[in-house]
Amino acid sequence: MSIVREKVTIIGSGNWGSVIAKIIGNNVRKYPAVFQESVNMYVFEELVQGKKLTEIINETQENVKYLPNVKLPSNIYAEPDLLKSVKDSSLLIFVLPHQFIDGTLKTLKGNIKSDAKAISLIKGVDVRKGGLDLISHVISRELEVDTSVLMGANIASEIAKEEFSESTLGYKNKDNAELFKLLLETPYFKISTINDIAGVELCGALKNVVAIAAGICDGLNAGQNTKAAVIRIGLMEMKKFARLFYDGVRDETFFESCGIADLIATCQGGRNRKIAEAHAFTGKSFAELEETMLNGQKLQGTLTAMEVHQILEKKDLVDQFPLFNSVYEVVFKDVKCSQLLHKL
Ligand SMILES: NC(=O)C1=CN([C@@H]2O[C@H](COP(=O)(O)OP(=O)(O)OC[C@H]3O[C@@H](n4cnc5c(N)ncnc54)[C@H](O)[C@@H]3O)[C@@H](O)[C@H]2O)C=CC1
Ligand SMILES: O=C(CO)COP(=O)(O)O
Repeated sequence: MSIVREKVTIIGSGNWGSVIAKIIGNNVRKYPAVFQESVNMYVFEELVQGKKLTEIINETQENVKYLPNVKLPSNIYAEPDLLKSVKDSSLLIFVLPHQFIDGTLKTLKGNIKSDAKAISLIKGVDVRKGGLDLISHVISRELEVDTSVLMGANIASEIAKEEFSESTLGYKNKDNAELFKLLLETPYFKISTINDIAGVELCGALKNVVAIAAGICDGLNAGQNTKAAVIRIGLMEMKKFARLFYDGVRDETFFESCGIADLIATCQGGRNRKIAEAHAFTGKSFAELEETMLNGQKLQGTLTAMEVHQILEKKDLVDQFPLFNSVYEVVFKDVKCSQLLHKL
């Protein structure tokens, strides 16, 4: 009797995607009875100093653009063709900026294994149909797969150095959650599981909006009390928003790594915070700062602020979320940063 082992594909290869590739490459070797050794990583092809990024990764085992100076295990294979990357794969790890999920799913639809399972590490929401949707639900619907989520206080550069951190895996199917936990957990990257996909995923998406407010505080040289107040108000808006749109979001989810811990980490050390601080200092647009300061990495908080605003406006609820609304106005309506605190 042949034993079928899981074949893994990582869809995405940015800063976090590359760190996850390092973890997965090592873990599949730890559990050879469960996982196939060779792991594909879909890479959105681009030229780096005149050479294809996939060729550089496959020759040097390093993603020189998005995770320089970190070696990826030799069983990670960078593949520029999305369909080839998922061929025969039974475990799909989605780790792209959320603005690219739509095109990715259009290509994958009807082209994955019928028994595949997915997990989304993407921090964002979907509003294309006019209402609020979770990225994990969009993946499940489009590809007809069970989709778990993994969110947490997980600044990629720190986990690349194997500094201790935690993460939260939200699931509907317990067996699939256990399989993904086996694939993703390490002694320095501890995963807890909770049956609350909406709570976990909305924490991951919404904390990026709060991080922009925190960065504005830093750029305004506001004190620690002020920043703490902004984070607290942000947490309350995250909870209210999640509860408004999804029944069954659990209180304890906000005390997991995906909740309060990610909020603290991102408000201290994330890219959304950094760009918002630079905006408050310089007055340059978020789009310009993202382009000039992040070397191809993408912000999720600006787009999420717009998407959240769209949804709240539709429901006539903007006034009930002063922090989310103020962030939207600073990013997209040229409202001065100093106004943010006056509106809370
Ligand atoms: N970086 C971090 O510390 C963490 C990131 N995340 C989340 O993981 C997700 C992915 O973020 P990162 O890996 O950090 O990416 P990143 O922001 O570092 O890199 C951007 C990625 O987008 C790709 N890309 C550019 N244009 C594209 C297109 N048209 N189609 C497909 N891909 C395209 C680039 O090749 C690159 O891989 C995001 O939702 C983010 O919020 C979650 C936890 C930690
Ligand atoms: O999600 C993150 C850490 O958990 C990273 O946040 P940024 O995208 O703001 O860097």
